[in-house]
Amino acid sequence: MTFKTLDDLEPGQRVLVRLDLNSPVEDGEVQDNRRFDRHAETVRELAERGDRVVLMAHQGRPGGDDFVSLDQHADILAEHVGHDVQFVADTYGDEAIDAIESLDAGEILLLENTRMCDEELPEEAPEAKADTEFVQTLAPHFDAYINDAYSAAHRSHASLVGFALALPAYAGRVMQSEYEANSSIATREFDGQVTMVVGGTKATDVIDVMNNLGDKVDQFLLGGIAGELFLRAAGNDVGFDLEGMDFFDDQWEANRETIESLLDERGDQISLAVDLAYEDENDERGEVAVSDIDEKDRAYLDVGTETVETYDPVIRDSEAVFVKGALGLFEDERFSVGTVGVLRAISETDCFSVVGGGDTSRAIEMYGMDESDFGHVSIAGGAYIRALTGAPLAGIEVLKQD
Ligand SMILES: Nc1ncnc2c1ncn2[C@@H]1O[C@H](COP(=O)(O)OP(=O)(O)O)[C@@H](O)[C@H]1O
Ligand SMILES: O=C(OP(=O)(O)O)[C@H](O)COP(=O)(O)O
Repeated sequence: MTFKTLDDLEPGQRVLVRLDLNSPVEDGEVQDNRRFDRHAETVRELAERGDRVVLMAHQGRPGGDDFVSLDQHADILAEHVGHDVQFVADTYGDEAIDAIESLDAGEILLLENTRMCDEELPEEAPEAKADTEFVQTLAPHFDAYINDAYSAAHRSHASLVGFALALPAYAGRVMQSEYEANSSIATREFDGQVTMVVGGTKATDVIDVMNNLGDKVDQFLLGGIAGELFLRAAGNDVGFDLEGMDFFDDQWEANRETIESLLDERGDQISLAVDLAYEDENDERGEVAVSDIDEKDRAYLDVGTETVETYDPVIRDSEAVFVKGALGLFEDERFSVGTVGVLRAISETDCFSVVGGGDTSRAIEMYGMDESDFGHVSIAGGAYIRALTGAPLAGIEVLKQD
């Protein structure tokens, strides 16, 4: 581990902690999710050892419907921590400073959405962020800065990189565990086969990962939108948008050359679906062999049963399995066969496994699997993708500095 952790920090400090509580917001209501549960462990540890704990986090982006105050986040977090979390509707003004200075040992305070402070965005070099009034005003009130926001660490924003230069900086528990698991494909040598399950809707992201990881991954098992694009490149009449869809055509144009060269150069490492599932005229799941598709006239919403049967032994023979993206529209049970099939196979073997992506990891609880049967279930999306390819994350690079 190349950064300092909470083990290196004496208890009883005034700590400024960056979390990532960015959550789905439905009709103005912040939805509870894994991020609260995970960060609660770091927050509880700090409070229990007698630190004065001040938390920063962001929610949404300015202008978006989910760009809301963090008052609800404080209540949700408090439930997970099992301890009161105070909230102040200010980022670094007098109200915030008063609240910070009034904290007793073991108390927890959440500041307002960092993105409500003009200097938080845009992305700039850490030195420029450290020079902002936001950082310069808050930093003197603390002994240490702790970054636990692994899933936002790819952003060079003030609360993620600026404070690390202004204060002694440490990684929180979430930062530590996410970093270790998500970087392992780039940093670790596995004795046996390394497999990556690739699916979901963000085909451009996952194709980029495949392009970068060809030497590290032995087998890619494809599904979802990326899977259909690869089937198209392999000469099948699928992988384009029907009326009312916008999954395929833009991503095809953007990735066509990469897909073709991947198939050309690494075809034997890439497994494609042999059958696909769709909604039939009775609203039931229908399946068709890819070789029988002459013309795409319906949406394909999952890989077929035979495909799962060919992917299953590959997973069971693997030393490590990384998942990025679902193999189908698993939120609809009829189209959950591919995603649940591969996740269940992973959970039943003792391979090292990492499941990433906010949407895909939801399938674990939705279909009654136990999170403890997976090596690591990441709470990161964009940061996970970057870590898989070995790309540095701005918020982690600054923690590595002395
Ligand atoms: N064939 C498909 N058609 C429509 N949606 C799909 C299909 N395959 C996968 N999905 C969707 O992909 C989503 C996950 O993809 P994505 O957002 O890229 O991954 P994550 O958020 O897990 O990183 C799931 O919500 C699933 O419904
Ligand atoms: O939720 C987040 O990213 P993710 O959707 O890639 O997991 C992070 O909080 C970063 O948010 P941003 O993409 O608005 O900078």
